[in-house]
Amino acid sequence: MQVHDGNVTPGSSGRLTIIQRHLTAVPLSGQVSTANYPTKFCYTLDNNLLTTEQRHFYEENGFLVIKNLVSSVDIESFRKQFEKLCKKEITIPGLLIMRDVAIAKSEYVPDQKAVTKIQDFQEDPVLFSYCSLPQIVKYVECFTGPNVMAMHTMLINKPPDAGKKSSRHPMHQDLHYFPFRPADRIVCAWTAMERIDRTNGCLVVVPGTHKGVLKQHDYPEWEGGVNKMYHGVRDYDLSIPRVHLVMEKGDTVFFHPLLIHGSGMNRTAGFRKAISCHYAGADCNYIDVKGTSQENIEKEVMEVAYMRYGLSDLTLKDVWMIKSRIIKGERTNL
Ligand SMILES: CC(C)CC(=O)SCCNC(=O)CCNC(=O)[C@H](O)C(C)(C)COP(=O)(O)OP(=O)(O)OC[C@H]1O[C@@H](n2cnc3c(N)ncnc32)[C@H](O)[C@@H]1OP(=O)(O)O
Ligand SMILES: Nc1ncnc2c1ncn2[C@@H]1O[C@H](COP(=O)(O)OP(=O)(O)OP(=O)(O)O)[C@@H](O)[C@H]1O
Ligand SMILES: O=C(O)CCC(=O)C(=O)O
Ligand SMILES: [Fe+2]
Ligand SMILES: [Mg+2]
Repeated sequence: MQVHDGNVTPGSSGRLTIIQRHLTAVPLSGQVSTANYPTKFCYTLDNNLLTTEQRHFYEENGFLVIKNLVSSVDIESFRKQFEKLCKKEITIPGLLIMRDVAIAKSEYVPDQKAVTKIQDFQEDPVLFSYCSLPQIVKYVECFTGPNVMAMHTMLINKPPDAGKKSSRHPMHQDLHYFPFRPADRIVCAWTAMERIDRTNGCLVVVPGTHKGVLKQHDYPEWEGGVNKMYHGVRDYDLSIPRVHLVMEKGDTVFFHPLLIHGSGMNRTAGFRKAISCHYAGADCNYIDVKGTSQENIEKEVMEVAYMRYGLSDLTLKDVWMIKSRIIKGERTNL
């Protein structure tokens, strides 16, 4: 079975065996590790969409790839809108345009060549339509439940590496950035806007790490510089096997916020594009990150928020409440 493809098809008897084990809830010791066949689902909710195999795959691995989920027509509209935003033909309130650290201090070029990522496009009707695509939201509900909030939006435009490897994204857990819980009701949808493989810096994941805890994150000690807020897991263990997710245009990966992941450098001359949204169940709760490993990112986010909004009495919760949007159901807590 291909670990990088969520659409796994076990042998003809595989499905029956899994269902039987699930129903009888009897651990079959000595044959197959029961860890492969949990009798209780923790990371997915009961739903009519995911196959039993897909549920087991996500439960075990912390991610699920669905092929060809977003149409080329939609992707081209996101690409055109992105270009307009980079050229400043349109401005959108709240939108953050970020340049790569390697060119951030060079002369400003009003073009996509200078942009590594845009964030917080919740006020852009074209890009935000990605977050409401019914075929995406239908999968999202399997993880968040019926009250769906879009918490964080990004279009990542990984630039050709300028020779300093700064186009890499260090290995991290997205939960480091999020002051809300429970983690199991949060999911990221990340769609490849073109073919993405190791040459242009695909997503790299460490399967199963969603079962662990949130780790301490810091800036990695990279000689060529690191992008602002690109924290990585401290003392990341390079010996744990990683899986490279090679994806075609429109393929979408759903992944858990504790899954350790990153992305490699872009060795091509093109700008590698992906669009993503982090969703959470609206019934999640904000937490206070004071005294936790997340204090360092809170400090940075609040410094940037002060620059952006000019308000000194904002809290981290306020920042998240301002940019999040209800997608479906009722906005309860978040
Ligand atoms: C799950 C998810 C949340 C994971 C993630 O998304 S991780 C990444 C999160 N990233 C962010 O939230 C975005 C952080 N970026 C920003 O807030 C902005 O792009 C800023 C870094 C503040 C730059 O804002 P901008 O309006 O472009 O302002 P300026 O061009 O005047 O630059 C201000 C100072 O920042 C520096 N800068 C700009 N871009 C970068 C960069 N990519 N990496 C490191 N430093 C950078 C720039 O050199 C300038 O510094 P000084 O010249 O003042 O020393
Ligand atoms: N020496 C390292 N220490 C910590 N993290 C690393 C190291 N090398 C790579 N990584 C991380 O692993 C991910 C992939 O990085 P990298 O650029 O090496 O690409 P790759 O996918 O490993 O491709 P290849 O090894 O084929 O060049 C990125 O998140 C990167 O930050
Ligand atoms: O390189 C990518 O597209 C992934 C970025 C990522 O993991 C993030 O911004 O949290
Ligand atoms: Fe991430
Ligand atoms: Mg490598």
